[in-house]
Amino acid sequence: MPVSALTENLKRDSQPDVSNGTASPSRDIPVSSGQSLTREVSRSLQTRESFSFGTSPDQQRHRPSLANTSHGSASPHLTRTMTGAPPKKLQPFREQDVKILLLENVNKTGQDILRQQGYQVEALKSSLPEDQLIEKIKDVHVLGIRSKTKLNARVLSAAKNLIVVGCFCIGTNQVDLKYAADHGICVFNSPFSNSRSVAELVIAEIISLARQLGDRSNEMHAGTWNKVSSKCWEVRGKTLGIVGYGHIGSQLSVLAESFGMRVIYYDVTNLMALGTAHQVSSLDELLKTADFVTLHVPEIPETKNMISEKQFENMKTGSYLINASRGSVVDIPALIEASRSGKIAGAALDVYPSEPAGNGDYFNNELNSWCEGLRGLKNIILTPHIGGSTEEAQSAIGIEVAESLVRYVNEGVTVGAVNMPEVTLRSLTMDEADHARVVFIHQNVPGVLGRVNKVLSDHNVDKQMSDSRGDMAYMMADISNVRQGEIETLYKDLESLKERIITRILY
Ligand SMILES: NC(=O)C1=CN([C@@H]2O[C@H](COP(=O)(O)OP(=O)(O)OC[C@H]3O[C@@H](n4cnc5c(N)ncnc54)[C@H](O)[C@@H]3O)[C@@H](O)[C@H]2O)C=CC1
Ligand SMILES: O=C(O)CCC(=O)C(=O)O
Repeated sequence: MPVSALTENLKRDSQPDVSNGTASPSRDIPVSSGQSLTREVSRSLQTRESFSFGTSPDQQRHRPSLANTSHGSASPHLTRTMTGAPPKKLQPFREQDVKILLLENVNKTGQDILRQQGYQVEALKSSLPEDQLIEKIKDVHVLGIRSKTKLNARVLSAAKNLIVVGCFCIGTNQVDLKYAADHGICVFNSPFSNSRSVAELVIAEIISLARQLGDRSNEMHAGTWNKVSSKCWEVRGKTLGIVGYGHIGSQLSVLAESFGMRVIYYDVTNLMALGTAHQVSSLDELLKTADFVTLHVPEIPETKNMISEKQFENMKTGSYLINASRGSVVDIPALIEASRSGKIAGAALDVYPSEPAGNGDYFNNELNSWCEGLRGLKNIILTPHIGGSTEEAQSAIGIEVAESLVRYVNEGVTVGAVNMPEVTLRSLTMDEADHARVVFIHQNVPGVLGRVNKVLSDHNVDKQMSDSRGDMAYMMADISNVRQGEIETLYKDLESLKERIITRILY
């Protein structure tokens, strides 16, 4: 199998020949595997004790016990590896030592997968205020969150044992991804499991706004019969302007056309139009043309207050705005003004600059200074960030993210990570006794891999893969002829390298 990925620093380094453990500067390509690890392979029927050290660049981490353990998480999906031997289950700690904290009501599907591994799982229904969060995550190895939990540098720096974060959602703007990567904390998300749910919600909102359904329903709840047709419209033939034509925007495009809408979209990337939609070249062009404007961009500096006073001016009089992306994308005081002046005929908001950590009577001016102004507007649909909140989406997200976490914790595989290079190796198998998997997360500077391979040079490096992203790099190697007593020495030698961020040894 050809080498599948090599890092730039790998090329820069003078590499020892890692295939037989002897230094050979003339051979600069270590053996690597291009095999991709399937989910089935990662769920092994076999169990085996493993040894690893949680690490922190600046603090002593948990030191696992070497005692033999076994666990009962047998999977029905026994798969064979290339050699025909069953894959070996690698675990970084005794299962009962892996501490997982799940916040924000992560779906049971995800909780079950993690519990079946034998990990200690604590699941809370809501997010936590920053100080409580800092206290709570001091010793957790794995953290699961959704969109409300803010993992800034202050919070992450308190989590000395943390090796991985699972965002059980699409957006990862709530996490300081760079800080996490620089400190060896891998972050996963679920890139599209709730996209359809958001798109369907937006379709419902387009029709609801066009027919003023929210207001009529509120009036009926208050006992008022108000049968009107003035300024109520069919959506057929109207123009939908989609800002951000990614997973959600493109799903929406297909759904909207099936209602007879004309679809235009604006995206910073040149993207293939679905159906008869067409891409316009500027946001202003979209705003001037669309009857409904809907936002599906990520929260990044470029999208902050993307729709503000000037953009409302450019919108058609009597048009509608929908925001189910992130609260920071719309300047809400400008929206209130555009609604009061009649410039827009209605809006639907699912997301807000500040959102409460849990359910309750929080949508008031204490949360955001303009909440009560917003609540008093006509034809404004306000929902509590429920775009992705369907049984289907949450169940799929639970499975997808929990599986990524298990693969990372047990096997070091970063495929799907949002802040680290994607590194994988084919599984070790049960017929490979005395093997260990070394994961070395390190600063991306020249010479590191040479020093790492010197440490590994008493062993055969059966396969190795390394890749870098920004200031950090991720190296994974399977080495053989490792006696149990040697693992701690290997670990300490790797830990002593000054460029090291995190060392993990799995066996
Ligand atoms: N309300 C809710 O419950 C949910 C909200 N979301 C939010 O929706 C956002 C979009 O989700 P996806 O469609 O899955 O993301 P995506 O990454 O698939 O698509 C985003 C699109 O926006 C484009 N884009 C980026 N910057 C832009 C700019 N300045 N102007 C125009 N286009 C720009 C990108 O090129 C990309 O095509 C997420 O980032 C998340 O914040 C996602 C899921 C649920
Ligand atoms: O429902 C959630 O947890 C957040 C949904 C969301 O905004 C996302 O997936 O980015």
